[in-house]
Amino acid sequence: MNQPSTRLSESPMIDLQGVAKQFLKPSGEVHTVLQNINLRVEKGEFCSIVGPTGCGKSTTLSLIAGFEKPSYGKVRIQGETLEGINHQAACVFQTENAFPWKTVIDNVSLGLRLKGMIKGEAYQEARRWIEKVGLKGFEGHYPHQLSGGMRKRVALAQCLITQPQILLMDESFSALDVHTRHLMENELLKIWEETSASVFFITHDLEEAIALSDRVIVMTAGPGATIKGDYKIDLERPRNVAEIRFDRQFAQLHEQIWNDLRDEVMVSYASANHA
Ligand SMILES: Nc1ncnc2c1ncn2[C@@H]1O[C@H](COP(=O)(O)OP(=O)(O)OP(=O)(O)O)[C@@H](O)[C@H]1O
Repeated sequence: MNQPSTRLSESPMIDLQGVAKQFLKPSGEVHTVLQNINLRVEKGEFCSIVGPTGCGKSTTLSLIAGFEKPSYGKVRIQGETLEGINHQAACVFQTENAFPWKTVIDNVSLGLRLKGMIKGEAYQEARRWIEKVGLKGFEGHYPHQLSGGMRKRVALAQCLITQPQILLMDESFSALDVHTRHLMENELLKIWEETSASVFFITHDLEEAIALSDRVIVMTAGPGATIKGDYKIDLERPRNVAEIRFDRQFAQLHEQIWNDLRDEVMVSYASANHA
């Protein structure tokens, strides 16, 4: 395994220690999805995770979010064992986050309203975030009146307005066309650089993972998936995600990580075809 020289603090933002996750099949048989996952994500670190389809990336995210409990091991958030939902985290999924019957400003301000903030103040803060994600002028629009990229911007503003310490993103941009995707990736980096949030980003796209991240984690094929490689991405920041792909160091990193990932994709493909 490649061991990056990440800065180690006393209490990382996310710390998975010897984590395994098992589900019971309808037959009563135990299905081990994840085993022996040891993963630290530091405060302010952008960490992506790649691996063959079905290996357990979303399950790992669910464990960090507190949607699922580990069968073995511990999930610690800033040194505290996670019990229940992780209130430090916000999630952006591939599917829509916004309520279709609410306007942009009502969707974006919702998190603050649920925390008890009065409407006027929540709206003021929402306007600031709507502008930050490039949607000024669209406050009164409904989600169906926006493009897919604009709805992603709403989703980001909805999450970031609550100033989460952890941003969990599951293939958040995969449904977008390539140009909108690059725009959104650059926006995300710009906003992330202004915050100290740790990002845990799931993607199938290794180029996207390298372009965005400080670290790329490669998972093995399941069942019983674990971490195979942990790569430090020390490309300069700020980055332009569309242009950094032409960097020589980018190509070297891509080759190195792909060598690791390809074998797992082949294992997963072979087992799917023999199932
Ligand atoms: N609640 C659940 N009950 C039973 N099995 C589950 C549950 N959640 C996930 N699994 C199983 O865990 C395995 C990993 O699924 P998961 O969605 O985490 O993988 P993934 O790597 O995110 O997949 P993909 O790349 O296709 O999105 C799959 O075999 C899935 O069927």
